[in-house]
Amino acid sequence: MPNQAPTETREEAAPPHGTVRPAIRLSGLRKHFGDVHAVDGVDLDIPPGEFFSMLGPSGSGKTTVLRMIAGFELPTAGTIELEGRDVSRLAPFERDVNTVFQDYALFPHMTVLQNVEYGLKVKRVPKRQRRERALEALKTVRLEDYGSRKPAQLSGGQRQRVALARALVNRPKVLLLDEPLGALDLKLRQTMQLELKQIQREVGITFVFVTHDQDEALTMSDRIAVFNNGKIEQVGPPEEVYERPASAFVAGFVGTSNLLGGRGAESVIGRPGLFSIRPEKIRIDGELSEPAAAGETSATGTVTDVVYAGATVRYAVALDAGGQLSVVRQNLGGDTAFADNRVRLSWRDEHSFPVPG
Ligand SMILES: Nc1ncnc2c1ncn2[C@@H]1O[C@H](COP(=O)(O)OP(=O)(O)OP(=O)(O)O)[C@@H](O)[C@H]1O
Repeated sequence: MPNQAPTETREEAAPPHGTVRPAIRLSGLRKHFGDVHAVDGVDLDIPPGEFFSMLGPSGSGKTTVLRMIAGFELPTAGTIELEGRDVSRLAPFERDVNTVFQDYALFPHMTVLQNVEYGLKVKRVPKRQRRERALEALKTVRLEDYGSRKPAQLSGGQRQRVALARALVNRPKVLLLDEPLGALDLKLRQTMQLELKQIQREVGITFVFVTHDQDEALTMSDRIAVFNNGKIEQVGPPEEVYERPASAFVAGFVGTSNLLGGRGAESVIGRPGLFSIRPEKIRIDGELSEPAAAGETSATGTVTDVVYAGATVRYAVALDAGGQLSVVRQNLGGDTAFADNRVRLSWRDEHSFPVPG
């Protein structure tokens, strides 16, 4: 078998958004398992070099989409294109993608270096070349001094980085990551989030990252697709998805949001409908403080619960007009209580915006 020429991925990085052939194009993608419509009509373009996250609750279909891109599942309908080539029916090894799973699946009897080299060995890349590439991949994940260790002698985060090196060594066009940080504790997870993002920038490979953790998606991604019931509810950069959720589901799933409807909305906002307001956008003062200034909305109410969380304090407030709002205030010191629990809440008009139910 001829040696595979190394695929250069950096050359094609970053032509302006929208003018390039997408790295991945999903069109009318569906996957049904009997009666379960796991993926129910997904259309998506992911440009090259993007860090793209698929975010959603358990069972929303994101892993199934990833597995179809990888070739582990065949679509019931629709197509998958990688750089303009229809790969929908191709076997996994015929696609220029690699997958990193949550369970790292390293070979325990091999050293770190051998683990990273393994894929190249299978492809019959000559020894010197594969050693060079494996060392380079280990350097990328900052493990160049760990090549002679066995997986059991590494921490969880280090094992995860070996798994990443093992995928990067193949220089795929697209790297698929299925909850790769899921097994790590919170601190390590947060460190790895930043590292992974930095590595992605360095190598310029398109990353498609599956997670159910909204903080993780917000921290790492260039764009996020929010999944619900096999469909995408919204696609956009983190700021857009957070600041302008397209539906009540997105507002509730990405961050915490208040939804104000019914009598409360009509009376406070002056319009019927369902409105989303982020808890950190609301100011809380004593009831007798100045009413809202121009361009602000304001409502009075009674504090029903106070949760002290160290850096922040969270208040639950029952509005006099009906409805309940959660408010998060930075803990700047001082008293967290209000006289008779009576308060005035204020926020800028644009921070309460209508969402479809
Ligand atoms: N092989 C299968 N056979 C039958 N049903 C399946 C199969 N794989 C997935 N499903 C179902 O398809 C739906 C979507 O599953 P999927 O794993 O894609 O969701 P997910 O969003 O990735 O969830 P999680 O975060 O829990 O992994 C679920 O209802 C699941 O039970």
